This record gives sequence, C-alpha cells and structure tokens, in this order.
Amino acid sequence: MWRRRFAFVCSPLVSSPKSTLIHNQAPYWHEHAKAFTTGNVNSEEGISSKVKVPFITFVLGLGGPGSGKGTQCAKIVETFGFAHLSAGELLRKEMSSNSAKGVMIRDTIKEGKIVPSEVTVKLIQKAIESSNNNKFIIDGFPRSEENRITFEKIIGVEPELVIFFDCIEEEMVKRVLSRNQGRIDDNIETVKKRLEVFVTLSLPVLDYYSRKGKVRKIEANGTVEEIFEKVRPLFAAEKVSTK
Ligand SMILES: Nc1ncnc2c1ncn2[C@@H]1O[C@H](COP(=O)(O)OP(=O)(O)OP(=O)(O)O)[C@@H](O)[C@H]1O
Ligand SMILES: O=c1ccn([C@@H]2O[C@H](COP(=O)(O)O)[C@@H](O)[C@H]2O)c(=O)[nH]1
Ligand SMILES: [Mg+2]
Repeated sequence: MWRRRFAFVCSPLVSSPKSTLIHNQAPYWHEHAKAFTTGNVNSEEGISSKVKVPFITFVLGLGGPGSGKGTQCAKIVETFGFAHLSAGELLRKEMSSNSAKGVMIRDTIKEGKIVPSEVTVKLIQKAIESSNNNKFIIDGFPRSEENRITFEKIIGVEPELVIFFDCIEEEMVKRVLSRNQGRIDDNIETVKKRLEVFVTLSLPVLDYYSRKGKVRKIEANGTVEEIFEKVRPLFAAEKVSTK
C-alpha cells in the first residue's frame, strides 16, 4: 500500500521551491522515498524536488479543549477530502487496551497531561501509513514544543498551515461539560488542568509557527457554520492544495 501511495502522491506544494520538507532531517519520508521512488533522490542533497511527499496540514490543539477542533476538522474532511487524524482519538483507542501502555495513556489523559511524544507520533505515523489519502489534517497535535520536535524528527515534514481556533474560556468549558460522550477528561477538574497545559505547553507551539507565518487565527465563538465559513477560505486560497 505504501508503495502504491507513494507512486500516486502528488502535491504541487511539496515539490515547489517553497517546500516545507525539512532537509537534513526527514528520515521517515526520506527512507520511504528512497525505497519507493524511481531514482529521483539525490543522496547528497536529501530528497530531490521530484520526490512526492504527502501534503500535511496540522490543526493545532491551541484553541484549547472544546474550541471546536474536532467539529471543524470533520467539516474540512467532508468539504475538502482531507484525512482527519485526531491525536486524542488515536490515544483514546490505544488506551482501551489493558496493556501497560494503555493504562499509562488513560492516567495521563485523566490528569489532562501530555502523553510522551514518541507514543503519539508513532500512532500518527501508523495512521498516515495505513491511509490511502495524501493530505492529512492533524487535530490536536502538536501539544508541546517537544511534540513538535519529535514529529518533525520522525516524520520529517512541517505543516503547510496551522489553524488556531481561538475561543473564549467560558465557552470552551461550557462545550466540554455538555459534550456527553463519556470522555474521562470531560469534567471540571481535568478541564482546568487542560487549560493550564494549553497555556504553558501548547501556546509556545503557536508562537513557533506564528514566527514562520503559518498560523491563521479563527475566532471560534460563533455557531459551527459561522466558524466554518471563516475556515473555508483558508483552503480555497492558492497556497493550500486540496487536490
Ligand atoms: N461552534 C460551536 N457551537 C456550539 N457547540 C459547539 C461548537 N463547536 C463544537 N461544539 C460542540 O462542543 C463540543 C466540543 O467540540 P469539539 O469536540 O469539536 O472540540 P475540541 O476542540 O475537539 O475539544 P477537545 O480538545 O476536548 O477534543 C462538542 O460537543 C461539539 O458538538
Ligand atoms: O497529541 C496529543 C493529543 C492529546 N493528548 C491527550 O489526550 C487528551 C485529549 O485530547 P483531545 O485532542 O482533546 O481529544 C489531551 O488532554 C491529552 O491528555 C496528548 O497527550 N497528546
Ligand atoms: Mg477534539
């Protein structure tokens, strides 16, 4: 499957001079590219411009819990055909096993803390590998600078676009507490901790991408439709490929 996908993956963005592929790192895509492309790799320069890698969009968890990341990602998927990778969902699936790792994930989520980066990145990596899509919207990740650095080291790509759902705290808390999906972290104690983690660990990620000019802030207090009408133009813009 990986071979087949690599043969068809084609993003004008990543093969342009503006490519955000991180040369000198990129071990993950680089290794696959070497294995599955037909001689376009120049080993001295890293990945050549002809090598295709998936177009990746991150939606960061910088809007905080309940800011509407999952809801808006679902609409982006429906409208623009992205594959939705929710880091939180991947972790929740993994935690349902009673393995030591599952228990560790459960305890971490319950405390509103961040699961070790390697665990989350491996789950994301597996999800990308088993997908037939070539563009991914990653919801709620990276949660910290350490997450970001680990992702870039292992996966070897940077996001084209970072959408920040900026929602007032009162509204976020209200939404989370009425979500009613049985999540172990949807209670006031954990929400307070998650908000703290958001400010101390996730905001620096937003700062990092802001300095690179990648962040688009969406005011996320209105209705789902109102918010999506602000999201839509980001994907219609020339810069973001939805092909
Ligand atoms: N604009 C909105 N207005 C009212 N309710 C909303 C809006 N967007 C999402 N919701 C509802 O709020 C709850 C939280 O939304 P969602 O799950 O999308 O947030 P999230 O940012 O993914 O949160 P988390 O980080 O906790 O996963 C859900 O029950 C969702 O249906
Ligand atoms: O990259 C991540 C994403 C999530 N977590 C943990 O999961 C919960 C819930 O995440 P949601 O995105 O809100 O569904 C989050 O509070 C963290 O405990 C993580 O560790 N790393
Ligand atoms: Mg969510």
